[in-house]
Amino acid sequence: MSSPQPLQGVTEPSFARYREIIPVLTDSTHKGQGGRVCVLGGSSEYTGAPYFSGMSALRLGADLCHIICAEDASTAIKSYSPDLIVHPLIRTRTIEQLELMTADDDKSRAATKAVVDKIHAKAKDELNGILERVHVLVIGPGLSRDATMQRVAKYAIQKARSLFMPVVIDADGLFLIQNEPELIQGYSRAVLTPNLVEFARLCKEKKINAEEQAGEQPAAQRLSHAFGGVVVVQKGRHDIISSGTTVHAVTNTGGLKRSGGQGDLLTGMIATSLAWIVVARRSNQAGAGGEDSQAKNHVHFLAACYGACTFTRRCSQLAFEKHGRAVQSSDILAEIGPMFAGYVEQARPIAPWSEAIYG
Ligand SMILES: NC(=O)C1=CN([C@@H]2O[C@H](COP(=O)(O)OP(=O)(O)OC[C@H]3O[C@@H](n4cnc5c(N)ncnc54)[C@H](O)[C@@H]3O)[C@@H](O)[C@H]2O)[C@@H](O)CC1
Ligand SMILES: Nc1ncnc2c1ncn2[C@@H]1O[C@H](COP(=O)(O)OP(=O)(O)OP(=O)(O)O)[C@@H](O)[C@H]1O
Ligand SMILES: [Mg+2]
Repeated sequence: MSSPQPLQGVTEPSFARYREIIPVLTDSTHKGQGGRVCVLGGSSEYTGAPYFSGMSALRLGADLCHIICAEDASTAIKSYSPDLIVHPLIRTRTIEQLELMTADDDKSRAATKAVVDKIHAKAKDELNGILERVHVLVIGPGLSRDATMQRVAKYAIQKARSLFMPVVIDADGLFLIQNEPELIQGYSRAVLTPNLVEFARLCKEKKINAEEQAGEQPAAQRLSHAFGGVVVVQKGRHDIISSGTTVHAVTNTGGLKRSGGQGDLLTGMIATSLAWIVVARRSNQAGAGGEDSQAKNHVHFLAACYGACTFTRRCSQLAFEKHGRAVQSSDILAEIGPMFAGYVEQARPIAPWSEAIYG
């Protein structure tokens, strides 16, 4: 393999920071202290993506995971796992059928619009109730570009922002951001996790050259700047994480099979890691010393993304060693528990933590 393109200004992350956010399990912890996560996604086409996201959140250590999805995706997602709490509150099919049945006159259209607005109002109420109970929101796995799904996703981002909740945005959630960047502009608790194609689209929207140029800041850093300091996790051969001021690279070896769903697994692990920060902050025990500064919050946010990227790649490597070409994302999911337990118990970094320096 050829050596990576040198990047300017990439610093070595402190893995000790990730250790600070891992909650200690005791016999007095109660349900929820391990994190409550919500994933908004899952449409008639894509039911696997929200499952992978939600289950990786649970496997890393979250106590509860709510999935908010299209009505016709919910039975499939529920059948994959009884551990997920699935809310079929996005009525895409009902709305589609109503619109198809509407006669082509103003009165009928107005009547249908009134019913559709009622459906949306009810969904909003239910969504508010769920978001007020969780620590982190993931938007996008299997969301699709359906207008109703995108509309609900937009509302959820606005609601999460009003609650100062961390939001992880991936896949079709990034399509929404590409079209309406102001939704997250300047929101430092937003984490964007684009793959190669999604990254290029976001850069295009912000008029950034996605290619790395000698002497320039890494593209992920420029994109983060352009969004006013959101966290960008640019996935690829190496994952590049930036919040505008800092840049980290995750370089540990992954599996060689690029089966669909690995990005979804990453979103769940970022979500749980961020949920731990929220739980710790709320109980005023954040990391070493319980210091509640914005700077420390920021460092922990980056550490959360760094740890989750490293875990995803490590689990992918472990599953690939067992299954080779046949490996699927469900095999990678199964590695999270053993990987994390081994890592915590042995209290040693997964090699090569410190290999994160470019140039
Ligand atoms: N089992 C499932 O239900 C899965 C559903 N998924 C969902 O599928 C929807 C569409 O996601 P996509 O990622 O396909 O959409 P994209 O629009 O990101 O990708 C479009 C095209 O780009 C290609 N591409 C992606 N990454 C690339 C790379 N690194 N290098 C070169 N080409 C690359 C893909 O093969 C695809 O043909 C999303 O809602 C997503 O969440 C995926 O997450 C995969 C798993
Ligand atoms: N060339 C590569 N070498 C090693 N790891 C990679 C490579 N490309 C991606 N990954 C890893 O795979 C994971 C998912 O990244 P990927 O680019 O496949 O996301 P995605 O396309 O959004 O996935 P999904 O199929 O879930 O939508 C990340 O953790 C990333 O580090
Ligand atoms: Mg993806």
